[in-house]
Amino acid sequence: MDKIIKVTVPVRVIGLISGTSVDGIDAALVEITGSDVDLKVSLLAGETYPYNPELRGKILALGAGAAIDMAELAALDDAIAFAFAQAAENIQVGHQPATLIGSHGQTVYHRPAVQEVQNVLDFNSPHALGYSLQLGRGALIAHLTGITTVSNFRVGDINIGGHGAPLVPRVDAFLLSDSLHGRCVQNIGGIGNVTYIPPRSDDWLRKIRGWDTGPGNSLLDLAVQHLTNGAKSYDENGNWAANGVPCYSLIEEWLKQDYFHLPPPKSTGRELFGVAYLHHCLQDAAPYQLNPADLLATLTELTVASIAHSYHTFLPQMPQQVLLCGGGSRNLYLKQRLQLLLPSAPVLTTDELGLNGDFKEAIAFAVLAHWRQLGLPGNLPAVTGAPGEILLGEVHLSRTS
Ligand SMILES: Nc1ncnc2c1ncn2[C@@H]1O[C@H](COP(=O)(O)OP(=O)(O)OP(=O)(O)O)[C@@H](O)[C@H]1O
Ligand SMILES: CC(=O)N[C@H]1[C@@H]2OC[C@@H](O2)[C@@H](O)[C@@H]1O[C@H](C)C(=O)O
Repeated sequence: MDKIIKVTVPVRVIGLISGTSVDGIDAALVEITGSDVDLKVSLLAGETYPYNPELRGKILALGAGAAIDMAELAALDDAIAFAFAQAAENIQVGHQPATLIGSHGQTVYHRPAVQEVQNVLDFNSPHALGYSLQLGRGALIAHLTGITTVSNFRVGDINIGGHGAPLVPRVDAFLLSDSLHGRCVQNIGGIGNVTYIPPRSDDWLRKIRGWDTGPGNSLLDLAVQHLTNGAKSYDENGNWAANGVPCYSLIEEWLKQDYFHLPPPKSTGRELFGVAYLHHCLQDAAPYQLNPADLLATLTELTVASIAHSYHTFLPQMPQQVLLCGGGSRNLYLKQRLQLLLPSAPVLTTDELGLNGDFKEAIAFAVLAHWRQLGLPGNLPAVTGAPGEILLGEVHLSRTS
């Protein structure tokens, strides 16, 4: 890093995100000191505020391709911003107020960048620039809370040719690097994504890698909903899958999917690993007559096998530790299976190193907002595929600023 900015006065920032599982808004109230190599974050409060079922239903339907008109889109954007603003208000109760909000919003559509640059405008050919849409506009959050809000973090990186995802790796690097151990920080949300952090040395920042590994819990959650007719939304602790046996012929077949062989930089979403994908999996599985537990064990194995395969294929060297975070880190069966596939690296959680894995993404967007205000970049070009570092986020001043 050429640019070192010393921040000695602690700043109080709120980070907000709802991820691809669309389960609710993760809010983190943090106190930040330092900027990058001296960055320190303490979590004062963390809470998940579930969406009301009607709003969640609309978001999931939109993500799955439902048609809505522009007025409905605008109303949905504002309803999400309203829920995010309420989360920001609630998380501050009993604490000194925050001076800044970093809000990721709710991803409803993500189209990864295509590597070959097309200079000709042709609506039938692949688009060079990616496209990523997060709802919950920052302007309304700033207006409702009276707090300056940074939002729309992905677009800056996308505009210069990057994927705009994943963005957490740069924050992971400054919060979880180690002088001795090479680490993989593996998020298992709806989608899985990894940050590889080599041992800290002179040019460690340039050696960091990261990408979306593929499905995290998305297919598992959809399968549980399918198998229980909607009565359950996920396999708690992986207990159901733990009673099954993975079908390796299916795993082998499914791992042939192009995404798993695409070299990084790469990003994905529920557009690929969503309802239609699960239906293909169910069709493929039909001849094997798997019982529900076997099906869940097989889908769990797809998640862990795709993670392990991507480490073996794309990392410059295998990590000495794997640090899990996100809801999937609570799936004990999944964790056990991943450990079996990565025998040389203990599979731990970020919590075991003092960083709350449930709120790490929310914390990251608080840090990214802080960097935006300091004029520091938020992306890592080797991770997003952008040609350079860039400031991330649009700043919305509050009515009182
Ligand atoms: N106790 C548990 N046992 C098993 N799985 C769990 C448990 N708790 C949470 N999960 C899984 O974690 C998911 C939510 O994870 P998380 O909140 O990290 O996802 P997200 O942030 O929405 O996704 P992404 O990181 O892709 O944006 C749930 O849908 C469920 O599948
Ligand atoms: C477009 C989008 O919302 N992507 C998410 C998603 O959820 C996990 C993975 O896919 C990651 O790429 C990203 O989120 C985290 C917060 C990130 O940008 O690092």
